[in-house]
Amino acid sequence: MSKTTVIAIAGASASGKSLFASTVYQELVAELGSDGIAILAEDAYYRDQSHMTMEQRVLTNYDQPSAFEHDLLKQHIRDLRDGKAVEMPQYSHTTHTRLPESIPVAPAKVIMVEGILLLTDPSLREEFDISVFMDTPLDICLLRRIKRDIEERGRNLQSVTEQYEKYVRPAFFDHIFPSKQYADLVVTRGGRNEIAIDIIKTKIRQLLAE
Ligand SMILES: Nc1ncnc2c1ncn2[C@@H]1O[C@H](COP(=O)(O)OP(=O)(O)O)[C@@H](O)[C@H]1O
Ligand SMILES: Nc1ccn([C@@H]2O[C@H](COP(=O)(O)O)[C@@H](O)[C@H]2O)c(=O)n1
Repeated sequence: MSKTTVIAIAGASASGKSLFASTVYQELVAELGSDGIAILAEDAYYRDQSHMTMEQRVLTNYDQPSAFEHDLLKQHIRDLRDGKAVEMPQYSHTTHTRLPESIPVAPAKVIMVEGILLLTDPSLREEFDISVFMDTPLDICLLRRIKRDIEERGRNLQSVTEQYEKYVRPAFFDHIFPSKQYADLVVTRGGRNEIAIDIIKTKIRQLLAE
């Protein structure tokens, strides 16, 4: 295969996108080699909020397209396709800011991109060769989000539920769920669906053998 294949993994917050992408990555990286497979996270392209007070940051809507620098993400996908390494930003969900250190990502034959709003943006959709939608029930996503946000993102139950009611749930119905129509593959049961993981791995191997 001469061209790069770009695979989008979209779906609700805490639907299992990162787990799915990292599982496919871990299970293929040894076989495909260092130039074989890479991951970009849409979350890394959240706009920096360091110019705002913490109170303003906490009140920001992070579930709308304007919260992301999609132009930069698109440019990075194009650079990787053109064989150029990129510096993926690092983002902290605890401080709501970009960290000083970026992460170098080398060009690879397969680039997986995971994030909530990837399939909602027509210009980003043009970049994807294969699109996957994680179709995990919203109540399961909420339970996983509460646990993850408290354990890993510096939140408490009140902040998670307020943000969820005000921004996260409406965005699912306004933006994320409607974007499911653009998926080639819909994955149920989250990031541990082994059959779905095997299907994507098989497709990747097939593309690389072409
Ligand atoms: N099928 C699953 N069974 C149990 N826990 C899961 C499953 N899928 C994801 N999780 C857990 O749920 C949380 C959110 O998953 P994650 O992959 O980070 O979601 P996303 O990237 O969609 O926000 C993580 O703690 C993850 O380990
Ligand atoms: N400063 C921020 C930035 C984003 N979020 C939430 O993250 C969710 C997307 O990330 P997932 O890993 O869950 O897909 C999104 O729903 C935002 O609400 C945040 O809380 N704070």
